[in-house]
Amino acid sequence: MKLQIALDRLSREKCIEVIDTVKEHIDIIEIGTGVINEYGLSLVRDIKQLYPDKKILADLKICDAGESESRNAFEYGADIITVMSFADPSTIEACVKNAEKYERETVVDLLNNQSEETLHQLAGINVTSVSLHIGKDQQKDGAVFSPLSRHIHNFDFNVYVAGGINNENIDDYLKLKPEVVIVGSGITKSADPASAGEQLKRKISLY
Ligand SMILES: O=C(CO)[C@H](O)[C@H](O)COP(=O)(O)O
Repeated sequence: MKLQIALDRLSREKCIEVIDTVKEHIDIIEIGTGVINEYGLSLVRDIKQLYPDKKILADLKICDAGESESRNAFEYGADIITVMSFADPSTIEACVKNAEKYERETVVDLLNNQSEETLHQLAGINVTSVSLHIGKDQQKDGAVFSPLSRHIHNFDFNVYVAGGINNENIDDYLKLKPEVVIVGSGITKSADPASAGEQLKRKISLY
């Protein structure tokens, strides 16, 4: 099981400061959607160069033009990209094919998706990884778990979990036995990010 830090709503300098603080505890660095919107994919390239031993996930949340969007991200050095499950299957398939071609990974983000049928469709187009993601806006309404959590282990996906995870609630998510636990604010907004990262990693490594 791996720990992924999500860098959202941070300046370029703050992203690097946070990574330096927690790098010994994390496996994957996620460059958040808003951060990429602000700084572009060149930040993905720069962070990969600074931390070559870490996997870099570019959280592009692709929903169209899958071939060019995913190719571009992989060319900039992303190890992992995200595509939305509501996208046309051809968009998702193009991202999956590029991941195979570049020997990287495409994660399908299941944000706001409650359809078990989608999981069957994703399995049918060779999707390897999915993310049970509760978005920021859904968290405000008290949402905690994706309704798809209960079906996910009927499939052979690498499972990522994300959305409001922190040291207080991580045990509930660990019961899902995900491959990757994504934590953003639970580290970046913590009074002591290094200690938060260390505690999260310790809990994860017990699984
Ligand atoms: O993809 C995201 C928002 O769209 C976040 O990266 C993800 O939800 C993790 O952040 P947090 O732990 O702060 O919820």
